[in-house]
Amino acid sequence: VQGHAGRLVFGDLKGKTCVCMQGRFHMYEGHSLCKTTFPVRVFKLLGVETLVVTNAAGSLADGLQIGDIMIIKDHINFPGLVGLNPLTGPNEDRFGPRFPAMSGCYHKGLRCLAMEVAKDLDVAAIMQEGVYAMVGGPNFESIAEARLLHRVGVDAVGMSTAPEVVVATHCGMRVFGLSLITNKVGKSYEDSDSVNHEGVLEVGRLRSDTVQQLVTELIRRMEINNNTSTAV
Ligand SMILES: O=P(O)(O)O[C@@H]1C[C@H](O)[C@@H](CO)O1
Ligand code: HPA
Repeated sequence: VQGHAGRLVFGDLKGKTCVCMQGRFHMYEGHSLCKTTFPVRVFKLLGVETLVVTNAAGSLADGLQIGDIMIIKDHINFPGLVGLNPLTGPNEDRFGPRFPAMSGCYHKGLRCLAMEVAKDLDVAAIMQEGVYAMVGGPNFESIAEARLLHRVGVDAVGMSTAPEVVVATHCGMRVFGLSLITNKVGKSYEDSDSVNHEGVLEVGRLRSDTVQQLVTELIRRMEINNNTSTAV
């Protein structure tokens, strides 16, 4: 998508072998879910053990402000709930089981470690845990949709991430996720502010150093088995 570099970068980060996707495929660009999640399966075959996902998201929770960083504790995969799931079709048994569990798919130990890292980097004040929801996009939410999402317990909404996490969990990877809050999602008919992609990218640029420091330090402190790597 415009504004994403679209590069795969391989390297060593603080002594850990990593592969980094600078950008991703989105369902709203017309890609199949099989294609949007294809890199995750490639990573699995490369020996990746841990997937770190980041995204831009709009906040529905009153306590999440623009520029805050939400550690994803769980997700609602709206496309998945209506059958748009990357695992649809014959199961690939060599990757994982037909009916994978999704409870606990955002690794608790890594979430706790991230909060410790945030405290040590003095950014804990802008970090909290919450529930991310994926919607199909590409339009941003109407007021009535925003109210619906808020009522069902969504803290932040975006247009990606859940399919990649489903595929990573299916094949037994550990997952850690962060949402950068780039805008507030209007829930009142009196609100005049409206969100746009340029604003989303701008907040991304403003917080990119902080997100980079958090992820780098998290990876440095992460326990891993020998001969495995991390995908970001
Ligand atoms: O790829 P992510 O989910 O981080 O990007 C979000 C969703 C849309 O692609 C875009 C909207 O501005 O930001
Ligand atoms: N809604 C959906 N996706 C988003 C938003 C939003 O408000 N902000 C960034 N990605």
